[in-house]
Amino acid sequence: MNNKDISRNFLRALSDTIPHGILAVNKDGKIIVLNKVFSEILNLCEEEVLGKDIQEVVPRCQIRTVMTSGQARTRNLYKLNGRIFFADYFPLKNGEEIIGGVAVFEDITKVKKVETELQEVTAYKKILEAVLENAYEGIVIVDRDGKIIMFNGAYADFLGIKPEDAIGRHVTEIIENTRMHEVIKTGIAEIGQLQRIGKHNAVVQRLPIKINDQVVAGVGKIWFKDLRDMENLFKHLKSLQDELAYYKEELRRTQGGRYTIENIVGNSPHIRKLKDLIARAARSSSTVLILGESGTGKELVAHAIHNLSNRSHHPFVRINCAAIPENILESELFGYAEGAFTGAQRGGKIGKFELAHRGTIFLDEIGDMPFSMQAKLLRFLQEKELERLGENKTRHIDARVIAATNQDLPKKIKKGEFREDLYYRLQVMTLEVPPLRERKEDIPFLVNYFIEKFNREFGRLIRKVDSKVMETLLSYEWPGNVRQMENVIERAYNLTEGDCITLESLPLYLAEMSPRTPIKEGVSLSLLQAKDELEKNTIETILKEVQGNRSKAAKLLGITRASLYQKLKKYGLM
Ligand SMILES: Nc1ncnc2c1ncn2[C@@H]1O[C@H](COP(=O)(O)OP(=O)(O)OP(=O)(O)O)[C@@H](O)[C@H]1O
Repeated sequence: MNNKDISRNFLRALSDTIPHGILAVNKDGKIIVLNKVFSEILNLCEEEVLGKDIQEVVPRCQIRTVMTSGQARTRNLYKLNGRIFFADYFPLKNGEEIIGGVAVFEDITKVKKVETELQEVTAYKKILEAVLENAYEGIVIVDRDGKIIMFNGAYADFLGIKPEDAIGRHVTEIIENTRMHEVIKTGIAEIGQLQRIGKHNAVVQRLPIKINDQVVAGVGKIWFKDLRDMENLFKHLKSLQDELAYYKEELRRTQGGRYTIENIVGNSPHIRKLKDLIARAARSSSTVLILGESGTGKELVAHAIHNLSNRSHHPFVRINCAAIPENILESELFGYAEGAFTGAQRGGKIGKFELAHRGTIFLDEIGDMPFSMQAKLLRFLQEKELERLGENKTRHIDARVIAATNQDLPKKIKKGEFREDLYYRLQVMTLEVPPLRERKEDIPFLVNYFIEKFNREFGRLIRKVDSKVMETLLSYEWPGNVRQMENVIERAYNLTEGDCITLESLPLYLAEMSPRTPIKEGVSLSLLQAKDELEKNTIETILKEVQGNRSKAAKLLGITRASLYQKLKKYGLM
């Protein structure tokens, strides 16, 4: 090996120890030396590259430029095969003569990646800070040592400090009664907690932030600066819910059918008397007060009076004084003028009394009418006049008032909850709807009526109820009256597979009540049979009562003489 070869090998061995890519060219730009790192950068072996033109092997390389200018160029960015390099170019000189050039490539791909990530993180941090700053709630972020790393303006305002005074301090030094430092230790979130801060009972949330199951930070947030704010919000929500429930119920009612006197089922002396009073009430326009336990059929009676009266072609408007939220009751009843209050609809709103003009207004659950409204109602009853809220104009309204309650009004008067003058004004005519337990003879008729109704509604055909079922229904006391019974029948109806309702389909509280004396052990009584049996008994009782006077009996039974004759014939009572 000659001296020249020795020095070339030495040079190559030396350049291989350097972690950067090194490549040299002669004055013609042909590659004469490259180290291992450069071959690896080019992904070519030494033999494939040596003697080749530099531009061919490393395009966009600036060696030729520095060889022409004689000036080195460093820190140029060079991208190759998805990697990024700092490229330094130097001219090689022998005295003043340029005899070649050198390129040194340093791989900075990883550094670049870190730099890009850093830029992204900085951008995210700025976004996060902007979000925190614009948040309405007070927010604090602490690191795993409990030191505050972020603190927004809302929190700072609440505490009366500057955000920069809080940053870097331990959270316990800045926020009274905080537990953020505990949450970081326990890793357990604390949601909706009360925290005394100054004069306020704040409602707060404390969350640990975890990465790979390790707590790295904690976020504290003030939900409500004071418990009262939360209570007010809940109150507002509750009143909105009440309003919604009220309108839903109203919608259901307006879509419901119109009841007439024919829809009042039953033939007991009580019901006959009631129907008689309904007919009388329908002839006048006097105020009517309907009394009776819940579910006895008071609303049905109010409908019947209206539909039998000469107002039947005008509206029947129902208002449930107990269900309607107190804050909208007055405007619902009397209406309001445009701009009467914030949120009032344009053009104002017509009230229920006006809606019922020439028709009937039914004030259900009158016992629950707020005391403040009772005076206004009294004035309407006396003068039949009203003014919309926020308006001076007096309007004359011809609406007949029917009120109903299941409450003991005299007792409420004594307690100072109901106006005595209103009570007397209401009970021009009083109708009492008896509870079901006092007219059990109506039960088979009602059972039959409801089953037929469900047959029509559900398109099925149930014909009978087991005799034990009927007996159970007859012996129960029905605290919820007809509504409760209707619900029981509907439930049983839906549970029944065949055409006969049996004891198993009754609710447990009824089914477990063992009938004292079964009508006929184990025998099913068809609905028609049950009805016939009862009809026959009723006719016999009435005939006895009127000593056989068939005209009187027909009148009492509420049927024509002709139909009484038909029935007498049918039951062999002629
Ligand atoms: N004699 C009846 N004949 C047929 N259905 C009846 C009879 N009485 C009540 N109902 C039915 O029972 C249910 C309850 O009646 P209604 O709503 O009129 O009672 P209410 O006394 O006004 O109740 P509340 O006091 O709870 O307002 C309704 O479905 C009604 O159709």
